[in-house]
Formats: sequence, C-alpha cells, structure tokens
Amino acid sequence: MLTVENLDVSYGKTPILRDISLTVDDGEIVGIMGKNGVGKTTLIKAIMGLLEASSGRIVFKGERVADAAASETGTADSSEFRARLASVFNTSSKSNIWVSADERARRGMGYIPQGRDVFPDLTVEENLRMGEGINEDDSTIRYNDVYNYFPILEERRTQQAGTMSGGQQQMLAIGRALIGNPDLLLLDEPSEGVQPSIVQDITRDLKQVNRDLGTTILFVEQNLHVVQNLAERCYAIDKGTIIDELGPDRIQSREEVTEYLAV
Ligand SMILES: Nc1ncnc2c1ncn2[C@@H]1O[C@H](COP(=O)(O)OP(=O)(O)OP(=O)(O)O)[C@@H](O)[C@H]1O
Repeated sequence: MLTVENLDVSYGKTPILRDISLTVDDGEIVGIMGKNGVGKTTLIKAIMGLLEASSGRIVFKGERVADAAASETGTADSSEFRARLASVFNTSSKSNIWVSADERARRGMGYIPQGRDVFPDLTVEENLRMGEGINEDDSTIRYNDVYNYFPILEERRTQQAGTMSGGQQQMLAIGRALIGNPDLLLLDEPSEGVQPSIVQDITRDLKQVNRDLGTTILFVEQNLHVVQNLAERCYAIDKGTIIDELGPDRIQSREEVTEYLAV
C-alpha cells in the first residue's frame, strides 16, 4: 500500500526528518510513535503531500507520488536548483516527481489532521459532505457506514460541529475522511484532546473500519492505549529518524512502548 524510502524533509534549511524508510502493507494497521516534537506530524504531512521531501521516495499503491533524488545538502533549496538545471539543459529530471495532496486524496489517501480541522460553523452533515467529491462512487453507502460506526453523528446531524466535544469532532473528522472512500487512512494523533473513555471507543471503531472495509491505517501517536490497542506493528521515531520497529509481542510490553513515549 505504502512505501517510504530514505525520506528527508526540511523546514527551510533546518532538517527535520532524516532517512525515513517504512512500509505499510495492504489492510495493515501501523503506528508511528514518538515523543513531542520528534517529527511525527511532519512525516504524516509529507506522506499526504502537504510538505515536500528534499530527498527520498514515497510509493503509494505501486506508483511514485514523490521522488526527490538524494542531494548533497538534503535541503529543499538544492532540489529546486536541480530542477532548474534540468529545465535549462532540457534534460528529464528523474527527481522531483511530485503528486499534490489533492491528487493523493483522489488516488485514495484519507487524512485526519492533528486537531481535526472540522469546520466549526458547519453542521455535522455539511462537514461530512465536504468529504464527497474526492471519490465519486456511491457515497450513500458510506453515509450509512459512518452513521453505523458513529451513531452520535447521525443524532447530531444538524448540530454545528464547533459545539461538539473533542471526541465527537474526532469521530466527525474520521467520518469525513471515510466518505471519500480511502484505501489508506492517515491519522495524526487521534487521541489528542479526547477524553480517555472516548479514546477507547475511537480505537475500537477504527479497528472495526479496518476489518469491515479493509481500510489500511497509518497513525502517529504518543498515547499508550492507542499504540497498544490499535497497532499491529509500530515504528518508533526520535529526532526525525526511525530508531526501532516493534512487532505485536513487543507492542504489548508496557516497558518497551513507554520508553518511546512521553509518559
Ligand atoms: N512550520 C515549521 N517551521 C519550522 N519548524 C517546524 C515547523 N513545524 C514544526 N517544526 C519543528 O519540527 C520539529 C518536528 O515537529 P512535528 O510537529 O513534526 O513533531 P511532532 O512529533 O508531531 O510533535 P507533537 O507531538 O508535538 O505534535 C519540531 O522541532 C518543530 O518545532
């Protein structure tokens, strides 16, 4: 479903992610855990196409959606320079394949940002409708699915999203992504600002979505419960680099997991 190879991402000249490689198989639920500020959001945004890589590749469903050849300095500036050189000399640059976030969404990536970004003044139903149009299949089925997983959204269909709790807004953001019929759901800290009992509900619902619809899930988290109860496999990230990969047995070890989390 997804392969990330040797990805570097910088903000201006400040390198943030270094040599990130990971894979997510079709139908898998994979977590990326790490403490505050280690680069989790940066990674998920780069996969979604909201940030450009300075080097490395991202392959989604067998097609490259980002490919920036390795550069000496590893900054975005040098890849721009390479692209300019390629155009001056009329050579085809192997680097700088870049598929926009919109197009990645059309190809099947669904993104649930940190903080959810629901439209506070729109109703629940209007927010869900924002997920349409990405994938033009029969979305009636998807609405039924969403209301089935999150009955509270059906109850509150006409309520303004901004008046709902953090957990309900998170359900709405997941529902909005599901309306687009994604093959891969990318979630940025789904537990943030959500009370613990609702975190458990959301974890259970995401597993159910994965089982019923076959949706592949990649999430970043620093919440122990979510990591242990949602991930089938997990990468640990620190200072912009992947430092460990944990299988199911190690994920169940509280000591092993907490070592990588801010608890
Ligand atoms: N727009 C930006 N410009 C410059 N530096 C940034 C920007 N956004 C984030 N950073 C820096 O990049 C690093 C990684 O940030 P990122 O948000 O990816 O971490 P994170 O692991 O998601 O953290 P958190 O758990 O707090 O959300 C941090 O040092 C942060 O200060």
